[in-house]
Amino acid sequence: MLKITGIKKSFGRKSVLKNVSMIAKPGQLIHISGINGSGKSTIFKIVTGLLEADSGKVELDHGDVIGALIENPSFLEYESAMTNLHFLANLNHRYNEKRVRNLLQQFELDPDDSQAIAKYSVGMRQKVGIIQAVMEEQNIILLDEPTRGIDQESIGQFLTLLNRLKQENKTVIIASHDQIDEINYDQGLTLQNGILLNE
Ligand SMILES: Nc1ncnc2c1ncn2[C@@H]1O[C@H](COP(=O)(O)OP(=O)(O)OP(=O)(O)O)[C@@H](O)[C@H]1O
Repeated sequence: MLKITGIKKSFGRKSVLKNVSMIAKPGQLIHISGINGSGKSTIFKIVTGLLEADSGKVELDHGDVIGALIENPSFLEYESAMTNLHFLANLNHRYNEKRVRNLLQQFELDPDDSQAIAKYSVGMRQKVGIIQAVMEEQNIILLDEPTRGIDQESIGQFLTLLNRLKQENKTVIIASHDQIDEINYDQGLTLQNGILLNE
């Protein structure tokens, strides 16, 4: 379980997060909406430890593993998708080739495509970014604008993945400024003036 309590974060004199609290339980699919610049990515960066909050607490259960797609995912540009995913999962000694191949195929990407990732389209890169956030059986998954650049057909593939993650009792938090109509969220939150409100 992820529990965020009273997070505050300012950049210089600009107070972005004023008092952010939320609880995300296993199996929950949560949406955080908010206009550009409201601080959605900042919340994810604090949860993953990329940024430090000025005050407040982020608590996880023992054994929780976070997966995240934040902003534009970066890759080893001259390597293939499969090599990139192998490299990333190996950092945690969690590489499972079968799972990675299945995920690529699920998004209609060819695991045996030796093409450098630099040649991938925005949508194809985004899919590889989603895959790296879930391929190590992470149980708390943070996805920042996951459908950016993804076509309608691939959104269907993404929805299938979300359903599977729910069945596996994983927690998924999606931040986006627009609503994806097909997604059935358990909880909708809006980030407004530095505070998370129930929608
Ligand atoms: N490292 C930083 N230094 C200074 N200001 C920052 C930094 N990171 C974020 N900000 C500012 O904090 C505010 C919130 O940014 P953030 O990226 O969290 O918003 P967002 O809700 O994710 O926006 P978007 O929907 O455009 O992705 C913005 O005004 C941004 O300029």
